[in-house]
Amino acid sequence: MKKWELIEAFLIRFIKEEITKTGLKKGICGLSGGIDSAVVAVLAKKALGENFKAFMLPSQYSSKSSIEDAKELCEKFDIDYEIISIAPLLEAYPIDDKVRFGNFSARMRMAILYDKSAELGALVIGTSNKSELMLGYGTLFGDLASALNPIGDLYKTEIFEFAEYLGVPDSIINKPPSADLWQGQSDEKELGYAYSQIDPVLEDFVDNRATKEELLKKYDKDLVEFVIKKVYQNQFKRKPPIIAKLKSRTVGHDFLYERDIRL
Ligand SMILES: Nc1ncnc2c1ncn2[C@@H]1O[C@H](COP(=O)(O)OP(=O)(O)OC[C@H]2O[C@@H]([n+]3cccc(C(=O)O)c3)[C@H](O)[C@@H]2O)[C@@H](O)[C@H]1O
Ligand SMILES: Nc1ncnc2c1ncn2[C@@H]1O[C@H](COP(=O)(O)OP(=O)(O)OP(=O)(O)O)[C@@H](O)[C@H]1O
Ligand SMILES: [Mg+2]
Repeated sequence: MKKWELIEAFLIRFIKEEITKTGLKKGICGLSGGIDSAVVAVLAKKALGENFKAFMLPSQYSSKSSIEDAKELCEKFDIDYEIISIAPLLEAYPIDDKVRFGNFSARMRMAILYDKSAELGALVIGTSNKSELMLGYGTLFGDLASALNPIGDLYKTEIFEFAEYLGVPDSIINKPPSADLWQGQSDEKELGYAYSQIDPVLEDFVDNRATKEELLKKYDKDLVEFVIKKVYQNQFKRKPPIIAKLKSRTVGHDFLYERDIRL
């Protein structure tokens, strides 16, 4: 079997098994018209069939193509979807700082997804890739929240290859990655580097356990320092909250049962 065929089969099984072992059958995710959620939606549809539903949650600042591209994907893969605007929620709590506003928007979307998960008896499927998780490029309790995440071990540059293999439409593959939280935002503009520059450093640092000295021999100094700083600075986004230890078996310290243990 070729690489992407194998990964596709593994991730379809992952989604199906992780949802059904909880006793549920359904999954949902936010569909933005971007490539990460497109890949997740295609995999989830293949895993869950009619039991998967996508939610398009535009704000007044979402780019025009976001809904059109998301709809094109749903039509191509026969994915059930619903559109709910978050504009009234954002108007009810005005924020003048764009990063805070963006994070608030991401949390409003996740509030809706968790409510929909309760209404439908579904789990929220995450869409953060490994580049975003390692850099902390996502909103805590916003887009970073989920019950399961099939693409969290794939770097952004791999997501592009995978999307092509899966047949995600070119309109989605060819647009620059963007959180789409304010007009003109793009991941690579905000981060200051392209994923094609960041991912090899991350892979060497995280997967190949290269030291800083080893990285400096291969890559630009500013890039290496940027990546290492982001990884360490954002570790909190990859961990549950720290609980003050008062007893012998404290959640997160000693009480570490796997989530799928059933009585
Ligand atoms: N050391 C620490 N330990 C525990 N918690 C810590 C902490 N430092 C800050 N915090 C908390 O975390 C908060 C900051 O984190 P957070 O609210 O996530 O916000 P922050 O990390 O400041 O910003 C999120 C970044 O991700 C980008 N983003 C967001 C959403 C989606 C996407 C996308 O690509 O789609 C990208 C966004 O444009 C922005 O650059 C602080 O306000 C504080 O409450
Ligand atoms: N307008 C939206 N409607 C529904 N969900 C959204 C919307 N905007 C963002 N999201 C959710 O937030 C996630 C994080 O956004 P992010 O931009 O990282 O991913 P993406 O849009 O799928 O891909 P890309 O990074 O290439 O733009 C999305 O994958 C999606 O689940
Ligand atoms: Mg996006």
